[in-house]
Amino acid sequence: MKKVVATGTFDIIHPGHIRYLEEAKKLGDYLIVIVARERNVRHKPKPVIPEEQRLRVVRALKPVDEAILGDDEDMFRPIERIRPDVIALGHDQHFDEEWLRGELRRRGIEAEVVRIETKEECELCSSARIVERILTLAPERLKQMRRT
Ligand SMILES: Cc1cc2nc3c(=O)[nH]c(=O)nc-3n(C[C@H](O)[C@H](O)[C@H](O)COP(=O)(O)O)c2cc1C
Ligand SMILES: Nc1ncnc2c1ncn2[C@@H]1O[C@H](COP(=O)(O)OP(=O)(O)OP(=O)(O)O)[C@@H](O)[C@H]1O
Repeated sequence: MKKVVATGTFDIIHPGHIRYLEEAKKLGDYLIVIVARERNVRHKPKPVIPEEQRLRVVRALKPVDEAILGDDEDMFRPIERIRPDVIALGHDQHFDEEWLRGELRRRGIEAEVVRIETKEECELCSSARIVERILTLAPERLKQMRRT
């Protein structure tokens, strides 16, 4: 059985996430998703949704066979336990593939690193853009809610 690992924050789920996970699943037979811990999301604003809730939603998505919360401190700890055949990086994930391959080699993990170049193009195919949209609509929505 070929095990594939996919990773991400998955704050507010959108079709871009679904596309990434579908493409990742095609690389093997069993898809395990590592959901980023809140304290490790430092490269962008903190997620809106708590980590346990993000995990629960990701776990329910069709391409996903298993989902776990990542390690709090060492991103290689879950990988050492899972021993995946493939690690699928999303089109915009900030990890350098050569660095990642080197770190895996150093730890004796023989996973192939594959960059999924496919990008789902839609207006709200980004958690950050969904948050921006909500904030833009918020003043009008609040007025409406107070009227009803
Ligand atoms: C191979 C690999 C393993 C990872 N393991 C963890 C982990 O154990 N804990 C964690 O908080 N984040 C982990 N991450 C990072 C996140 O899941 C996520 O990919 C990263 O924060 C980039 O987030 P974004 O794609 O949502 O912007 C891992 C990433 C990779 C590529
Ligand atoms: N539109 C998209 N098309 C394909 N893959 C995507 C798309 N959006 C996100 N992904 C992939 O989904 C995984 C998780 O992404 P992440 O949780 O950072 O979502 P995001 O919507 O890009 O977040 P944000 O907009 O807040 O940066 C990453 O591997 C990322 O490359």
